[in-house]
Amino acid sequence: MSSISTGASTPAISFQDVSKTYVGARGSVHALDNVAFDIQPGEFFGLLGPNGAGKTTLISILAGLARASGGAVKVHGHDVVADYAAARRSLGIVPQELVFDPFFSVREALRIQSGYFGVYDNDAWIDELLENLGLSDKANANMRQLSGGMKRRVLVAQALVHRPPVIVLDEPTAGVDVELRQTLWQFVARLNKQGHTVLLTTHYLEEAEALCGRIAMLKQGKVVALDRTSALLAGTASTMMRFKLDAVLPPDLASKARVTGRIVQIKAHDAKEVEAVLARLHAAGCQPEDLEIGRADLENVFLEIMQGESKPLPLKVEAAA
Ligand SMILES: Nc1ncnc2c1ncn2[C@@H]1O[C@H](COP(=O)(O)OP(=O)(O)OP(=O)(O)O)[C@@H](O)[C@H]1O
Repeated sequence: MSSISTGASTPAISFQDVSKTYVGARGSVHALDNVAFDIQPGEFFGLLGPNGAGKTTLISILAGLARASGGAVKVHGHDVVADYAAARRSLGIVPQELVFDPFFSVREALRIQSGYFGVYDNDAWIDELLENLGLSDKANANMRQLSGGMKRRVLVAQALVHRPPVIVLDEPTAGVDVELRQTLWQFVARLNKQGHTVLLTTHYLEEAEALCGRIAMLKQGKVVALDRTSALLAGTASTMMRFKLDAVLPPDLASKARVTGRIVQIKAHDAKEVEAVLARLHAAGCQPEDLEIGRADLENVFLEIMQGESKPLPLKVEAAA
């Protein structure tokens, strides 16, 4: 696509020391603190962070919906404030919230959005979008008549209708069913292969691990990790024990474990530590079921970084006699 070839040296997105302070009646909130990184054309980039980390603020500034208090953001070299129209034309943004105009049919809504960006006679691409997003039979349906999942598909189509080189997805799979998630990821992955840059924020870390080549993690408005996904995973060099347990963990293990319902995860760096944990469980009368030993996943890495552990915590477990 011609719009994507803007030169290899210009980043697709450049965040340059971006800060944002919200000033309100009850004081000010420093939502972003000197965020600085570039996303290169063709990357599939993940922006992760807990609630309130600043992800949506950063994307709102990128989209021109909020003003940075300091720094600059450029999209293919276009400043999002000084050169708003050109920057915005390069972006296809799928918002977190379901916003739509109830008076139009799906096809009308897409034609209007296309015209907004100055792209006319776009029905061939609109048909392709409808087909790829499983919306062909809804083309003439009124937006009011669509289910929440269908409306979300229309939002994706609207974001892509002017063939933007950069696609921004702000938690696109929050609360959507498995079928839409798969449809969406297949389609977005295909667009990425064709050269589109993708910036994704999500709380589904297994999606980020599977899709993103590089990831930035935000914590309280600061970038606390930025690396290739494989390097982030390799950096922990941790092995995780996972098992199911009906009993209560002894406190010394509980303090090191992540417990989700019956599922317990504990870091163990080598066979000796695995043996020590098993011996401790045995001594406490706990019977672990379905024991698995595997590498740490992105969720483990994320939690470690967010908890601010600089080094893996060693397990201090005495083997039972
Ligand atoms: N309009 C606003 N006015 C005042 N404070 C705001 C505003 N928008 C966001 N904030 C604050 O800025 C910080 C960052 O919020 P933001 O929504 O960017 O985080 P987030 O990482 O997108 O969170 P989530 O994962 O919950 O969507 C939070 O402390 C939030 O309360």
